[in-house]
Amino acid sequence: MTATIAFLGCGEMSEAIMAGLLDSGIPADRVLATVRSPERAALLARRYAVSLAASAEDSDANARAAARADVVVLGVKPDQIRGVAEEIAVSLRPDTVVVSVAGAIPLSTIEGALPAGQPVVRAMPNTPVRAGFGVTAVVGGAHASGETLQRVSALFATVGLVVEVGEDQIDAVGTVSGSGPAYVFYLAEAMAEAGKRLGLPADLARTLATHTVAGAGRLLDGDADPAALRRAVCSPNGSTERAIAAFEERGLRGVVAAGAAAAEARAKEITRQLAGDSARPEGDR
Ligand SMILES: NC(=O)C1=CN([C@@H]2O[C@H](COP(=O)(O)OP(=O)(O)OC[C@H]3O[C@@H](n4cnc5c(N)ncnc54)[C@H](O)[C@@H]3O)[C@@H](O)[C@H]2O)C=CC1
Ligand SMILES: O=C(O)[C@@H]1CCC=N1
Repeated sequence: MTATIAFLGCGEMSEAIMAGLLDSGIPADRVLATVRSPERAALLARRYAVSLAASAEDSDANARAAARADVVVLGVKPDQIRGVAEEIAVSLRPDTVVVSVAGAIPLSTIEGALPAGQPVVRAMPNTPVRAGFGVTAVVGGAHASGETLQRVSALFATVGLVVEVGEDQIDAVGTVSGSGPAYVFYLAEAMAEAGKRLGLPADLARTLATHTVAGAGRLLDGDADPAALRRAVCSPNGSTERAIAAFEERGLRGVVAAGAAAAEARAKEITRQLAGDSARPEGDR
C-alpha cells in the first residue's frame, strides 16, 4: 500500500520533493503538507490538490498531519526542527519514520525530542528532485532499522539518486550536492553577465547561458566524467582552452573549494549555536 507522507514545513525544499513525488505517480491523496502562512497553504492546495495543506496558524495542523502519516518529513528551518518535533511527538505512531531534511541538526537532537525508539532518518536532498534528477544522501538514526532506511531511500529514489553516508559526512555532502545547485545557477548567472559584457543583448545572453547549463547537465547525467566532457569542448589551441586557462590562472577551483569550505563551516556553526554552546571559546570545544 502507498505510504502517506506528511511534509511539515513545505517550503522550497519540501515542495520540490513533494512535486517530484507527485510527478512520479504518488497519489495526491497520500500527501499532506503544512506551512505557516494561510496564503501559501491555499496555494499548495490549489497547485497540487494534496489532501491537506493546513497552516501552522491552526495550532493542531502539524500534529494532525503527523498522526495520519507513515512518513513525516520535517522541512522547516534548522532552528525550528526541535520545536516541530516536540509538537508532533505525542501524535506519532511508533512505526512512523521521521525524516529530517534540515542541514546542521544532528539525529540525536531530533531523537531527543521524539518518543523513545521513534525511527528517524536524516536526509540531505537537493532541489533537482523536483525534476526527478535529485541527489539525496541519507543516514539512519539509532532506531531506524535497515528496512526503514530502505523504505526512505526507495521514496527518494523515485526522484533521483540516493547515497548512504555517515552522519559525520553530511555537512560536507551538503556543500557539494545540497548547496551545489546554487553554485551551478550562479555560474549560469555569471555566464549570462559575461555574454552581456561582450555586447550580447541581455535576454539572448541569459537564454544562451541557461540552455547551455541545462544541456551540459544532460551530458553529465549518470556517472559521466566531467573532465572528459570538458576536454571534448576544448579544441587544441582553440578559444575554450584559453577560457579554461584563464579560470585556472585566476584560481577558480580554489574559489569553489573556499565556497564549499565556508558552507561547511556555517553548517557546523549552526549546529553549535543550536546546541547552545556557541558562547564557548573554540579552544574549549
Ligand atoms: N533549499 C534547499 O535547497 C535545501 C534545504 N534544505 C533544508 O530544508 C529545510 C527548509 O529549507 P527551505 O525549504 O529552503 O526553507 P523555506 O523557508 O522555503 O521553508 C520552510 C517552510 O516551513 C514553514 N514553517 C515554518 N514554521 C512552521 C511550522 N511551525 N509548522 C509548519 N510549517 C512551518 C514555512 O512556512 C516555510 O514554508 C532547512 O532545514 C534546510 O536546511 C536541505 C537541503 C537543500
Ligand atoms: O543553505 C542551506 O542552509 C541549505 C542546506 C543545504 C542547502 N541549502
